[in-house]
Amino acid sequence: MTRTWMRPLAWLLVLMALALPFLLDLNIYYLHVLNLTWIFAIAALGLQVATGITGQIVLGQAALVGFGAYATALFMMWLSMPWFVALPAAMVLTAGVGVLLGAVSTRIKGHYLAIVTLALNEIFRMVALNEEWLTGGPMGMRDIPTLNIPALGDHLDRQLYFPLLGVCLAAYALMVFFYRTRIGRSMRAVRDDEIAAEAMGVDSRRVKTIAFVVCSTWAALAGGLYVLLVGFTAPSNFTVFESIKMMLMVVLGGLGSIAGTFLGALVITVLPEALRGLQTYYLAAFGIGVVVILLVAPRGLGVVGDWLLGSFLTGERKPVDNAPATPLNLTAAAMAASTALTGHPHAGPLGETLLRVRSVSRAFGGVKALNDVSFEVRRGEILGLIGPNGSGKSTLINACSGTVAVEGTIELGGDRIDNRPPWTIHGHGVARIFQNVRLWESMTVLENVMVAYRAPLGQLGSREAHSRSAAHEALTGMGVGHLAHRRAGDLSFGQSRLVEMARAVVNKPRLLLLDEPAAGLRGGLILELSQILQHLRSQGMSILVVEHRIKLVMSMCDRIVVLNLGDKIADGTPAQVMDMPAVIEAYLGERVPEEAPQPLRHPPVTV
Ligand SMILES: Nc1ncnc2c1ncn2[C@@H]1O[C@H](COP(=O)(O)OP(=O)(O)OP(=O)(O)O)[C@@H](O)[C@H]1O
Repeated sequence: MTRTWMRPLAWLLVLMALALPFLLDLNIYYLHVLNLTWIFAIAALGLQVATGITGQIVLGQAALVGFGAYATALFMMWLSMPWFVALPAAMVLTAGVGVLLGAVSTRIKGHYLAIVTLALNEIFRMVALNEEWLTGGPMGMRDIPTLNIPALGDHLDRQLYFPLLGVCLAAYALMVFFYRTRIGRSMRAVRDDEIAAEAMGVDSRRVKTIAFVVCSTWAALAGGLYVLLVGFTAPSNFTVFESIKMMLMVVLGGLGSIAGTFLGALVITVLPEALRGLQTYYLAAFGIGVVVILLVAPRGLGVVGDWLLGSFLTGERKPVDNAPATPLNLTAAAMAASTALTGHPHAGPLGETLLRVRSVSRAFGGVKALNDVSFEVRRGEILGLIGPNGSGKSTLINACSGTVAVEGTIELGGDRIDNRPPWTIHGHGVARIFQNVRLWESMTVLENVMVAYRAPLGQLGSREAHSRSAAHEALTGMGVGHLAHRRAGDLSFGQSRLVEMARAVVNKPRLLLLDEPAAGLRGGLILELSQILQHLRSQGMSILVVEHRIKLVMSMCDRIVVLNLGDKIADGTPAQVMDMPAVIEAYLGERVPEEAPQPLRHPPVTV
């Protein structure tokens, strides 16, 4: 339990510790090392955004820093630009490299992308070494005007101590702000589970491009500041070894931790200097020191850093609740849904066709997962999709949500949505839950739901407030409002399912796609889940549900479509379908006794 005064006190101590080297008139060499620390902490932060926060491994950050350094120097030397024009111009130019990397990342993923970024180091080195007319070759560029501020001291490193520290802290503060807004949440969602992020409306291509642009812009800022501090730039300053050092800052700081990156940069830059007394063995001692830190704090120094940032990171006053999971009460959820999930924009004639699937086929190699399947989902109905294992149900759900490409056409309210990106389909009003729960586990429950919400255009502050209240409302509607500040990875299976449902309905979709929503839930809970679905239907939402529990399907579905080996073999009311010999033979085995529909326990809401 953190006492309220501890965090402000810790901040005071940190700020004092940062000011101390200057106030104590520390040796110029050490001030230089610290100035380099602030500069590389900025570059490492850019890397943290791409790698730790968005999950795109970048092994060429030093090349981007070098690009920024050379660009700043060239603008100053060749075009006689003052530094305050040259530096932003270099940042814009390097951001262009980030856009290119973003484009590459949509085609090349994971380790392959890491190798591509590793190659950046070599490309940079070859150009810097061989294009002497531009870069000065192996000797680099010298006599670049440095940034002198005589009023702040007699030596350059003393003069620039506070300005560099200030820029560094401002870069970090800006990133904390981004982290807790929509773009930061989307980056984390892409990192945790890209497919789920896309299905919930996150344009992963855009998000990754933004991450690479931030990564390279911050690198260029660091490169430009480096030039202004040392007055020269050479290929040997920006080698692959420097890239690995920056990656080490990120890992030691804790993947995804902003404040941890600062601490990581501090340790990686200062520790070798502090160990220099060990002479030949100082690098070995440094390596052992890093290993010890990671053994003691496997999640990196971010444990300390994130504690320091506290509610700045989440934008929530309330601390993350680490209490153990409580038993699920779906009856309460079903009742709460009747009040909290009102007002769906589903006005329009119930019963008209909403989703039209026409002649849809999909083959995986020689396996025909879907073969010329056609059916419709009407407004305000629950359509059950059943069939034996491997009959193509999930493939169909994936096709309707944009995760799988198909032949044929899929229309929603008259608009073609087949083979469109998942985020575009989400924008048309389609949301889904997955066969296996796919929450973004490192994020809080509230953040999970906020990612999926599209706030109306307006000012940033009001959009955030709007998203927050919509997410709270959806969670309350599913009876899990009390879990809002819990980390999603700490929930029980049933709780995760309800949070996933809240995430799916927060944007008030026209069509809800559910892939085995009752899988993993106990008997009583399944009945309550069916109450929630029936309630959503009563609000005019259309639901396409894949389910193996036949009694559940019979009791809550208005119509049923049956697939077998990719073919549609039946389409009709539960009573009609269950009597069909083809369905009994392919799936049921025997005739299923008719189930009386479960009445809603609360009055339906009119739309
Ligand atoms: N990505 C894929 N690559 C290769 N084959 C696939 C892929 N996805 C599905 N299949 C194949 O397509 C067929 C239909 O699979 P699908 O998952 O859609 O069936 P399902 O009816 O949802 O099954 P279950 O009830 O077991 O979830 C299966 O034979 C499956 O092996």
